[in-house]
Amino acid sequence: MNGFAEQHDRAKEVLDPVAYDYFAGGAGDERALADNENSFARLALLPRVLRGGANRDLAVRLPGAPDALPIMVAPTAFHRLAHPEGELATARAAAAAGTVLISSMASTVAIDEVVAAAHQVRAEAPVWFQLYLQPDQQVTAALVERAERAGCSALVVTVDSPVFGRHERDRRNGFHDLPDGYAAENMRGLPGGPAEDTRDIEMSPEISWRHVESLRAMTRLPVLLKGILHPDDAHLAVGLGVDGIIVSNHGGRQLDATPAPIEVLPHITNAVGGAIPLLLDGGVRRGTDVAVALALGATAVGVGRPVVWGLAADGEKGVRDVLERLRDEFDQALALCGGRRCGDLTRDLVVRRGFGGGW
Ligand SMILES: Cc1cc2nc3c(=O)[nH]c(=O)nc-3n(C[C@H](O)[C@H](O)[C@H](O)COP(=O)(O)O)c2cc1C
Ligand SMILES: CCCCC(=O)C(=O)O
Repeated sequence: MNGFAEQHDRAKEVLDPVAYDYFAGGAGDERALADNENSFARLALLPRVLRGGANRDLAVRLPGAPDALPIMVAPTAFHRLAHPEGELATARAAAAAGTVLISSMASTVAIDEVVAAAHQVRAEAPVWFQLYLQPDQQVTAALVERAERAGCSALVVTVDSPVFGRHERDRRNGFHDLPDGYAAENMRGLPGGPAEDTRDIEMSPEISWRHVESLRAMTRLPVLLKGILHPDDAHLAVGLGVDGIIVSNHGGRQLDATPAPIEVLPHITNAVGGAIPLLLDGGVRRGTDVAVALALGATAVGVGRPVVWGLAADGEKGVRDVLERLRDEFDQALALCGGRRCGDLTRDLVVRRGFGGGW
């Protein structure tokens, strides 16, 4: 069980079981899914004492979000399947909680409406656009233009999906696409697409580093790559001049045999050597998980399923509760570790549970 068991149980109660399985599930035997949370439980914090201060400063610098909290909303698809207000509710909640929203390309509300909802709550609230690079570069360019026009302040390119993961629950349930009455609204009116209807999102194994280079030429927005686990890929990303990396296994929904992102983060930190910000998602459920990730080299973390559970359980308020609780827990964890700012969380504070890390 984890920090958001209550929201999860409530969501499970109110959601259509097929939608619940889509949100909850992972790929294959769901080993990666389970390990993402369990890996945090295997790590412990070795706090420093007598060095805190009256006020803590939680702000971190991120591309397209110069004064951000280290907790962000990871991109998840299809929010209207969780709540009738869908991504509008999520956007308002993220803005109110002061967190960056990474809005999925597969959102059920168009990106301009998502950003407008966030900006109604807080004019400066950062919204980033998550993008699957499309084999037809004109389609990618049109999506980028849409995100720019909407007011997004960064692009997050998901690179762990050359093909779609094997979601066994969805296969059993016959869930292959959005039901009638819902659509991936960002996919309307794109080059080569149907006039009235949406274009399908393509996942293509032909997408390569070359496409990332082309994207850099298409936009002045910061570009982050999401779904990197191998240190050599982190190296390549830095060489290409990307603005950040999200260490992620897609919440255990793509390659089931992957290790938990928190296990590989120290290796990626070593490979990148502070050149660009590293973010992490997968299994973050407590403020102490945020503290562990920051201590191991992340600048910020993303949260996926807990946001969906909050949304299903109680709409905008439910998401806000989840984000604010994580923020408050993190603030408390930072204080208990003797820290005043995020940079005070250093690698020496993390040990393996059991034997205090070895002696
Ligand atoms: C229901 C669901 C839908 C997702 N949709 C997307 C998506 O559209 N694009 C993307 O890059 N990642 C997507 N992800 C992956 C998340 O961005 C993130 O990597 C993952 O959920 C983090 O793990 P957590 O759920 O344990 O916090 C999705 C995850 C879930 C659970
Ligand atoms: C085309 C929808 C992609 C959603 C996704 O990334 C996921 O379900 O993990």
